[in-house]
Amino acid sequence: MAAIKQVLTIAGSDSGGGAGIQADIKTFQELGVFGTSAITVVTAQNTCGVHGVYPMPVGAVKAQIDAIGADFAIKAVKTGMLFDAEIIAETAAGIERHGWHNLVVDPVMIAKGGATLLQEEALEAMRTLLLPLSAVITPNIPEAEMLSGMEIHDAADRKRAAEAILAFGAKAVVIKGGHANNPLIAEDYCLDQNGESFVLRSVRIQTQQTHGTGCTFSAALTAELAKGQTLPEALVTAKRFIQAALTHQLHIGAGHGPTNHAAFRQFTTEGDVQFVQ
Ligand SMILES: Nc1ncnc2c1ncn2[C@@H]1O[C@H](COP(=O)(O)OP(=O)(O)O)[C@@H](O)[C@H]1O
Ligand SMILES: Cc1ncc(COP(=O)(O)O)c(N)n1
Repeated sequence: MAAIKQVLTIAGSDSGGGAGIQADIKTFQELGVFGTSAITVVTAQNTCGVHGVYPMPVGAVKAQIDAIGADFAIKAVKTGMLFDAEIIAETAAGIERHGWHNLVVDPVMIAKGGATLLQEEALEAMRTLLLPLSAVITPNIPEAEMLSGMEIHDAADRKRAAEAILAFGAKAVVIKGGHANNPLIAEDYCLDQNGESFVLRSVRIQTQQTHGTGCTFSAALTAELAKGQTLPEALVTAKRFIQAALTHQLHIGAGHGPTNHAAFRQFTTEGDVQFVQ
């Protein structure tokens, strides 16, 4: 029997279980890949907000990455909350040292409640150290604005920002549309180094339960790349996964509740996502 595909997430722990490492591992499990983790930061967090941020010593980040590298056949890696320039540098060095491909960078910067998840001076480290290694980077609109240094108001701005982000060396960029102000549609835009672009479109779900949408989406993308899917195929599955997770809500906590990671397995998602060239 062929071995189960193994993947790694290098990210922060969310005690509330809806985002970060916890969302990644649940998503990996749902999509049939074996998840491993290197924890960069421990957050004390629930659906109402971030109560504390406790970065790991960089030596602990390196030790986790090397323990995984010494024993597992990692087919894809994702990064989430990396918090500071030192952790970014250690993460990038580890990925290079182990020769890992299929790197999905989710450039986590600010929590839904407004807490800072990436220090401002770390932005340059992300641009110069991590983006050149990435197969795809998945910023939301505010993150794409920070990385590109441009404001995004319409589709033309979005394309220009994507081009600016690709110039840092990422092979492809997906600008996610969760923060756009279209009340009916949630649309993600993908542009790659060859100039190929497409949009993934779904109905916008009217809900407060959006904690961890970005983490879950990028974890699903990582799982599908590990299974050998092409980037467009993997993105369609990731978008269908998050659409199901947002549609079939769990109603947990008093604030921005977590999405339902099990929904993709339980409910049909056929026709939920349009691929628009
Ligand atoms: N209300 C919503 N309805 C449908 N899809 C959504 C909604 N909010 C976010 N998404 C989708 O969830 C994924 C994560 O997007 P986004 O919320 O922009 O990221 P982040 O969590 O990093 O801020 C994207 O695929 C986006 O289209
Ligand atoms: C540890 C950790 N990592 C990431 C996020 C971002 O969450 P979201 O996906 O909702 O932007 C978070 N709130 N906590």
